[in-house]
Amino acid sequence: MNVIQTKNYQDMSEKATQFILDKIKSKSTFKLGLATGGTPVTTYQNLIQDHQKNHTSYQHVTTFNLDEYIGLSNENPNSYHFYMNKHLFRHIDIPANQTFIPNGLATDLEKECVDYDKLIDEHDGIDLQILGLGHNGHIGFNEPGTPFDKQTHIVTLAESTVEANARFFDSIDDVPTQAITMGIGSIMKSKEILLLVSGKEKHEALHKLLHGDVDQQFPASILQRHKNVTIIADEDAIMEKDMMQSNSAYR
Ligand SMILES: O=P(O)(O)OC[C@H]1O[C@](O)(CO)[C@@H](O)[C@@H]1O
Repeated sequence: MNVIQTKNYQDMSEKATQFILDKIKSKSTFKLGLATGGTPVTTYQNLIQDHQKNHTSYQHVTTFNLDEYIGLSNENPNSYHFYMNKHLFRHIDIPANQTFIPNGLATDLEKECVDYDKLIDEHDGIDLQILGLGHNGHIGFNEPGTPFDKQTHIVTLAESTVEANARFFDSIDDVPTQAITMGIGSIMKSKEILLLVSGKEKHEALHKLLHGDVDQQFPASILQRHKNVTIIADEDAIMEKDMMQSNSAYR
């Protein structure tokens, strides 16, 4: 894993923006996997600014989001459909029919999961998957204990995840308890992965990911087995001892 350390969240977001732009510009068609949550918000803002200033086009880009809550409509401000429109899609020139997010309101949710994986396969897979890191090591909404070979599936969120995400809702009781998420098996099929990590509250999780065993109880640990992972993390997220122990490139 290539680890890039940055001074702070802003710097992490700038490095991530440049990383994503370089990749997008390197191919005539590009499949980008997107994450939600707090971590990538400034990266998305930077992409918008770049689009406005440098006119970087997204006409050749197709996106696949990692996950969506079950039971929230696209117009609900806490749905990931709403999040993506607000934070990225409506500000860039990506065609609406090239942005895909699991439908948490599908009448047949099991079929929705199967169809989502099929759709990704039909597009010949994801070129670059952006990920955030949950406190308990979740990636997407794959909670501890999720089998590593799982494809897109329905999950019941861990209490700690509901608590962590309650900050986006009026009350913790409003946080849905279920979601559709790309599985770890689906995520691992991505040709390249970019993991963004920021903040002291993530440093234990990042330390475990960098130095712990590959263990289903810590979903992100599977990234150790992927051939092409870059982690961009700020100083708060990387412990001093991680910097000493790791052979990775710190910039
Ligand atoms: O970026 P945050 O808000 O810390 O969240 C980390 C991860 O947790 C999730 O929000 C799911 O709980 C993911 O979407 C995200 O990648």
